[in-house]
Formats: sequence, C-alpha cells, structure tokens
Amino acid sequence: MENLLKHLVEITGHRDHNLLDISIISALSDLVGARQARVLEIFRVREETFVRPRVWLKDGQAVSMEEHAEGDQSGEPISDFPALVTCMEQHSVSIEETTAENEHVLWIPVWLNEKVSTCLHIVNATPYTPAMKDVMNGILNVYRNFQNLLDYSERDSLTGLLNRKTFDEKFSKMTAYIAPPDSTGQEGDERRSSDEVREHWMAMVDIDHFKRINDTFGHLYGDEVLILVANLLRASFRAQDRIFRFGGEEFMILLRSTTLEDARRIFERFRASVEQYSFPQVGQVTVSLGFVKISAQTPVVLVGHADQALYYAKTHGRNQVCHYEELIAAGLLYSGVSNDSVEFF
Ligand SMILES: Nc1nc2c(ncn2[C@@H]2O[C@H](COP(=O)(O)OP(=O)(O)OP(=O)(O)O)[C@@H](O)[C@H]2O)c(=O)[nH]1
Repeated sequence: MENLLKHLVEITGHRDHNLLDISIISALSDLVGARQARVLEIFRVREETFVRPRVWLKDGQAVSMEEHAEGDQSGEPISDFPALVTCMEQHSVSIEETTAENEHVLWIPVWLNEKVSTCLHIVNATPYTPAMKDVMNGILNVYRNFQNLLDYSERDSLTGLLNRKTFDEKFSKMTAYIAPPDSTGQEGDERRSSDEVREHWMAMVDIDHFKRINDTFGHLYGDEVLILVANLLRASFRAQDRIFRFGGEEFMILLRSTTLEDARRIFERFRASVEQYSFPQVGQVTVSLGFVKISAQTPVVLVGHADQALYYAKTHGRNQVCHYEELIAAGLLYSGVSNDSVEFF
C-alpha cells in the first residue's frame, strides 16, 4: 500500500509527458513485477499507422526516446502487432495474449477523446492475476487523467497544435539533448559534402496578409484559416517533427535530422500546399517561411535568425521560403538578433 501511494504521488507530481511516462513504467514494473514495460507511441504517416517505443526499461532503468533523438524513429507498422490492432478495432481497454515463448503480454491503449496515441506494453512471465489487474487499472486511470491534463495545458485550444509555452520547453530540451550531427566529428562526415549532412532545422511560418483576411471576412473565417493551415502543417511533416502555434498567425516547426536539400524541399512542399488549397469563402491564402539550422546557439539567437529570414521573405514578395544561412552567405542579411525575438524568451 505504501509503495502504491509512493508511485501515485510520483505520477501526479509531473508536469511533463516524458517524466509521466517514466513514472508509469517504473510503477508498473515495481508493483506488478512486469518483466518488461514500455510506453509506445502510435502515429500515422500518410494513412498508415506505426508504433515505436517512447519509454522503456533497460537494466531496471527507464530510458526515453527523447534522449535518443538520433536513434531510428521510424517505427514499425501496427499490422506487425495483430493483438493491438484487434484491441483498437474493438475499442477495448486492453487485450492479453500469450506468445509462443509462453510470455504473457498485455496491450493497453490509452484512449483520449476516441483516439489513441499512446499504448502501454507489458510483458510478464506469469499470467496476470485479478489483483494485479486491479492495481494496474487504478494506476492507469490516474495516468490517463494526467495525460489528458498535460495535453490540455500543452496545446493551443483553437488549432490543437502545441502552444508557445511548450515550444520554449521542447526547444530548450531539443537543443540540450541534440548535439548538431555535423559537430560530432563522426567518421565519415568529413567525406560527405555539406549537402548530405543531416541537421535539425527550425522554421518560422507566418500567414501572409492575415489582417486583410480578418478585416474582409471577419474573425470567424480568420480562425478557420488558422485551423486549416494547422491541418496542412500536420499533413506536411513527419511524426517526429514538432509543430507549434507560436503566436496569432505565426507557427514554428522543428524538423529533425534531415539534409539542407530535403529541409528546403519539405518546407517548400508545405508552402505550395497552402498556396494550392482552396480556403472556403476566403479562396487563396499564402504563407512565408524563414528557416535556420539548429546549431549550438542559444534558442533566443536561433529564433531571432529564423525571424530575420522570415522578415526577408515578407519584404521580398511573401509566399516564399528563405534560408537564414544562405541569405547571410549571399550578403543579403547581416547576423544579429531582432528585438522581436528577444522579448519572446
Ligand atoms: N482570426 C484571428 N486573427 C488573429 C488571431 N491572432 C492574431 N490575429 C490577427 O492576425 C493579424 C496579424 O496582422 P499583421 O501582424 O499586421 O500581419 P499580416 O496582416 O499577416 O501581414 P504580413 O505578416 O506582413 O503578411 C492581426 O490582425 C491580428 O488581429 C486569432 O487567433 N484569430
């Protein structure tokens, strides 16, 4: 009982998804003696659903994907796990299966608003007793409620994208965990041309002439444009990238591990998808985008650089993608931090 209370206090003390995941894994392995416990992320890429571990136990210690940003984040197709597929199709709370190795596996999707983006995967050497299931259910209910609360505080209520507060937290973490891939001195990097080196990128997106949209069609249509642009953003980027609503009609994208050429192509594809989309009543809407390589610079400086590239795009015709380092190299921008960005942090 004392142990259970200790875990509940820990679970309810977190204001961060990653720490919450770690504490549920520790609680499950400790309280039910699970041989293996993992938090899995369920995500969609172009109509297909994939599964990848987010937090797992290794030698009794919780390990999280967040600290392994360089690892393979592609995931496995959900069809590789038929029991989980059945569980989700039946909208069940959990499903139990026994493997050929006589291991007892429990899949527990975490349902939030009829959707599942998290699933717990527990493996035990012996069958789950009713008492074990009772303990797990109690803990899972607390976990589910806290996931819900955290999700609510991390997201923007209009678009459902991650909010500005979350950007500040995630970006600092991302820059702290991630040594820029080109600075690791790994063998082989020197032989590659700079076009082939994988980097992380940050882009600032702003809807062009948004004030005019509000003034002409009213705020309700303006809000609908924001929601539709958010949907196009979600459709344009991979699950491991992060998209935020940064301010009114401004969005931020963190793009993981890709080459400059691909980053430009991906951002350009998003820009074109907005341009080609027919917004109800409003018609055509365009966006401008400024992007920068995520380097060892402070978040303030990097946001300032993305903002400068965006400003360049805005003042040179809008509806375009501009790359900070390229503008600097061409002598079209001078390095520095805009005042606008300094006040963001
Ligand atoms: N409908 C709606 N409008 C918003 C929201 N947040 C900010 N805005 C409006 O967004 C507009 C932004 O206008 P500006 O900063 O002048 O920029 P712009 O008209 O997009 O012009 P450029 O950025 O130079 O292309 C303002 O009119 C804000 O009131 C929101 O949540 N909903």
